[in-house]
Amino acid sequence: MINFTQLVLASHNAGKLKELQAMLGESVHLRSIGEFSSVEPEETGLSFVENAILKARNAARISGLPALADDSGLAVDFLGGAPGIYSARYADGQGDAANNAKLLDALKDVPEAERGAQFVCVLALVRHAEDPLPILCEGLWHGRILPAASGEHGFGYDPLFWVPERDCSSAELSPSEKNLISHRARAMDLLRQRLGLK
Ligand SMILES: O=c1nc[nH]c2c1ncn2[C@H]1C[C@H](O)[C@@H](COP(=O)(O)OP(=O)(O)OP(=O)(O)O)O1
Ligand SMILES: [Mg+2]
Repeated sequence: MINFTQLVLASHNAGKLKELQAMLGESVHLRSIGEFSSVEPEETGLSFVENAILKARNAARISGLPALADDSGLAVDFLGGAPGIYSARYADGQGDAANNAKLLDALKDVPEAERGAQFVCVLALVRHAEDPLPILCEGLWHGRILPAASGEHGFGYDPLFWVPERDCSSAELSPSEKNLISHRARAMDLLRQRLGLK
C-alpha cells in the first residue's frame, strides 16, 4: 500500500518533524518537504481538516511521494476557539514569541477558571496528490493558558499551555513525555491503528 521508507512530511515546522519522527520510530524515514521546496502553500481552508489535506496534496505533488500533513493549533475557550486554524498567523506571521505575547495580552486579567484551551491536531495522509480517500486522524489535548510563559522545551504555544495531568507547562515536559500525551500523539496513535501498525 504505502512505501513508508519514502514518506514526505508536508510541514516546514521543525518542531513537528522532530515529534512526528520520534513517534513513528526508525522504520519510517520522514523526509521534510523543505528538501523539495521552500514555498509554503497558502492555508486557505476553514478547518484543520481542509488545511491538512491541502498541505498533504501539495507536498505529494511536489515530491512525487506519499505525504503526511499536520494541521494543528490552539483553541482558547475565552476567545471562542481562536486562534484555532489561525494559530500560526495569530500575530500576523511574526512568529512564536509574538503569538505568545498576543495571547497573554488577550487573556490579561482573565481568571484561571476561564482560561481553558485545547490543542488540536489533524493528520492527513495521502498516497498521491489526487488521492480520493485521504486518511484523517485527529487528536485533542485539554489544558489551560498560563498567566506567563514557563519552560524551554517544545515549540509554539508550549510555554503557555498548562497540562493538568502533569501539573506543569507543556514546555516543561521532556520531549518523550510530551510525545506520549499530546494532541499530536493522540492523532498519531489513531493513524498507526488505521495503518495496521499496532
Ligand atoms: O504541540 C504544539 N505545541 C505548541 N504549539 C503548537 C503545537 N502544535 C501546534 N502548535 C501551534 C504552532 C503554530 O502556531 C500552530 C500550528 O500551525 P500550522 O499551520 O499547523 O503549522 P506551521 O505553520 O507551524 O507549519 P506547517 O503548516 O508548515 O506544518 O499551532
Ligand atoms: Mg502552517
